[in-house]
Amino acid sequence: MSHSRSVQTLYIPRVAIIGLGLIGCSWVKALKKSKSVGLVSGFDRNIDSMQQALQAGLIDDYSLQINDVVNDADLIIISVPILAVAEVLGQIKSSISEKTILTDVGSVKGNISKDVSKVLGENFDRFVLGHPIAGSERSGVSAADENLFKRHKIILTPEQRTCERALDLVTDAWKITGGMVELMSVQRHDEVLAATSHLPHLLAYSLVDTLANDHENNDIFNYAAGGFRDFTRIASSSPIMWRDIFVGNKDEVLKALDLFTADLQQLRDVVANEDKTQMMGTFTRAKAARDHFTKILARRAYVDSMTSQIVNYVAKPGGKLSGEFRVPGDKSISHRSIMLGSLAEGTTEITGFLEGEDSLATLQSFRDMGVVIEGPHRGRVTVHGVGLHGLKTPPNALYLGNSGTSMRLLSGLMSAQSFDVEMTGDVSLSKRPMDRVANPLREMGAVIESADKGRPPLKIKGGQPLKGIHYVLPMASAQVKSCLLLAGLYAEGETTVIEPAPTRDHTERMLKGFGYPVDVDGPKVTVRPGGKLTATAIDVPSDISSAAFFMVAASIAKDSDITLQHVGINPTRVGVINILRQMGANIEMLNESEVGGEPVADLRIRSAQLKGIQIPEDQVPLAIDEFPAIFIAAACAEGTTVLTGAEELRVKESDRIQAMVEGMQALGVDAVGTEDGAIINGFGSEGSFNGGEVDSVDDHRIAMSFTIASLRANAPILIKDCANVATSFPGFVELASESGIQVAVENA
Ligand SMILES: O=C(O)C1=C[C@@H](OP(=O)(O)O)[C@@H](O)[C@H](O)C1
Ligand SMILES: C=C(OP(=O)(O)O)C(=O)O
Repeated sequence: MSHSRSVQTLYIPRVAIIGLGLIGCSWVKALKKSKSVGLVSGFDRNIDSMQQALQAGLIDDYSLQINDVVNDADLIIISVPILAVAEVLGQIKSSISEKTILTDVGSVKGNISKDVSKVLGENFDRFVLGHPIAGSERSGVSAADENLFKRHKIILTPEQRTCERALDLVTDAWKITGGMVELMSVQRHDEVLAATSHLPHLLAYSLVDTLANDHENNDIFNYAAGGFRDFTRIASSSPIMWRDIFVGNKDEVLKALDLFTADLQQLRDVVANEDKTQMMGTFTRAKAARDHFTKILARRAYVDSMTSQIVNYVAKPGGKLSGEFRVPGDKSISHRSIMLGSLAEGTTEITGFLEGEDSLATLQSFRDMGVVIEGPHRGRVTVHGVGLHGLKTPPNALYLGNSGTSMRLLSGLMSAQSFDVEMTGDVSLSKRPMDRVANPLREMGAVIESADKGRPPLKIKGGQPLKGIHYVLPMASAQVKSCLLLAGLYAEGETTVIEPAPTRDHTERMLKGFGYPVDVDGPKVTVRPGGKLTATAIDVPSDISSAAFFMVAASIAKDSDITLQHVGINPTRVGVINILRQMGANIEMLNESEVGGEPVADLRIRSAQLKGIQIPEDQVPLAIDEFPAIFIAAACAEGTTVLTGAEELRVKESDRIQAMVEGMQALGVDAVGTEDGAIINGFGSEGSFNGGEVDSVDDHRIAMSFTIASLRANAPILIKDCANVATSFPGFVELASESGIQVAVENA
């Protein structure tokens, strides 16, 4: 939980600081710099530190008598080693007045809470337990740095007894430093910090001590390189401080240490047995987690719209496209390659894998279920399949980010496993309907709990026998079809799905590619249990859904001529080509071939004057993700374009009808939304979009669509909230810029 009070004009007349170490001194330095404090009095057991702090201007006075310092203070900051807090409280107790608020900065909260109760009383309501997650192996007055807390988390652990006035003051005093205040319970704080901070310090001390004591290893420090340096930097931290932390948080530290010791013992066995697959399992899982953490630190991670950085695009008007290039791998095929590769027997090599957040969420889920997956590295992924019955219980809920495909396809698979699973997602995914998969799965015997109105999170109970189903899909959805087929691999008897209109058939094709029999008979697809998947090689073609933005861009921007290489042109995906061609687009298919059961071609697109059309309804499921881009084409067309039968657009990452119509209206286009589509009156060859601001509503395809609109705009377009483009099209801005679209990222 974050604490979102805004800092008003903070002024604290008298501050007392007890313990002149790095953290306390850095805090008062920041407070002084911002002129939020009057007089700062300091106390330390070491007189040199007090003199040094006075000279440095960090404190205005000091005393050898601790009570002189705290007398009449509005805020007392206790910044001493954890086990010294009780003694300090005992000494200053009689000088604490009614107005005085106290806080501390220690790395353990439980034992300080107990000290406060013991010394100041159970009901003392003006002590705010705090812990800034910042620091360095350097210590003392001279290391004080007013920027130490900038963009760092500051955890406050208020208790029931803590009064609001105290919490507000301490919160504001931290916010002044540029720190980000978060609230947490005492227990949770101690548990989390035991794992993320206390255990690594213990290990660093222990490793250096072991190596330093090893006489065989005398040369260790002479030859120690980056690994030793990086791993052991924190062994230079203050021994007293850390001694106290391990005593203060003993129980939680021991829990974390026991867990680690058991895992380390296991890893020892793995090394002793030269078990290369298990080694790759541990190392690739750890690498993925560390890389993700690096991205979080650099604020480049797309976690969800609440926590990731706000990214806006600014697209300048005009430009034309040229060149020959390749857009990233197909998202639908990338998801399925991980799923089927994991369930196969043997090792599946994937090339062209989409390194977007959606397909990475699927990849991470299978890692969480014990599958060893190497990569991705430049689109290469190696999946060490565990067979249809080899998945293991994941340690936590599977987090599927923004990805509807992951959650819906996994629902089918998870319903048939022996273990319980919970699946969660970001804000957008948490609003999307899951009943469409949960209901037919329940008919098959699955036990699934969802949140209100069938929304995520989904809790799926393990160990439920499934029976086959004969299911007529109420909507044209490849996700629902695929979900049921995957469940059908485990269900007793036949599972048949009948679709109302053709939808993407990657699941059927890929199952066959892995040697699993699938009967396709017109709109009817049937699978039976008892087969097995055999590992294979998968070459993922470029995603036609990503290519669509460039198809429209090159069509609407005068004098453009581009070639998009190796694009998947599966007949169940080519709606966008059919629709654009019907509107007059000049799209040529070159070098047609087939890779791993999927047809591909290079697409050459040259500018053309488009005309409005009534979009044939049979093309709608074949172009379902491309409508945001097609809407931009329609706005540039001569005449009216009418879309019907596309109500599914309202339940994608956003309500795409509303988002596109509102955005186009904001840019001066004559467009209206209807229940199941839109009517767009194109401005034709002489017209243009106005410049202005549009909201992508955190939907990747809306963001990219308005980016290409700039090619035909008369002023810049600011597109808000575009971080989500990373879900399907990493590197979009770079590729768009190279091709001639004048777009740049602006971090808000
Ligand atoms: O099966 C798939 O990979 C997908 C199917 C489509 O969803 P629906 O099945 O909901 O139409 C599509 O919109 C989505 O981007 C990917
Ligand atoms: C609808 C989409 O994806 P998903 O359903 O997997 O979130 C999409 O990528 O446009």
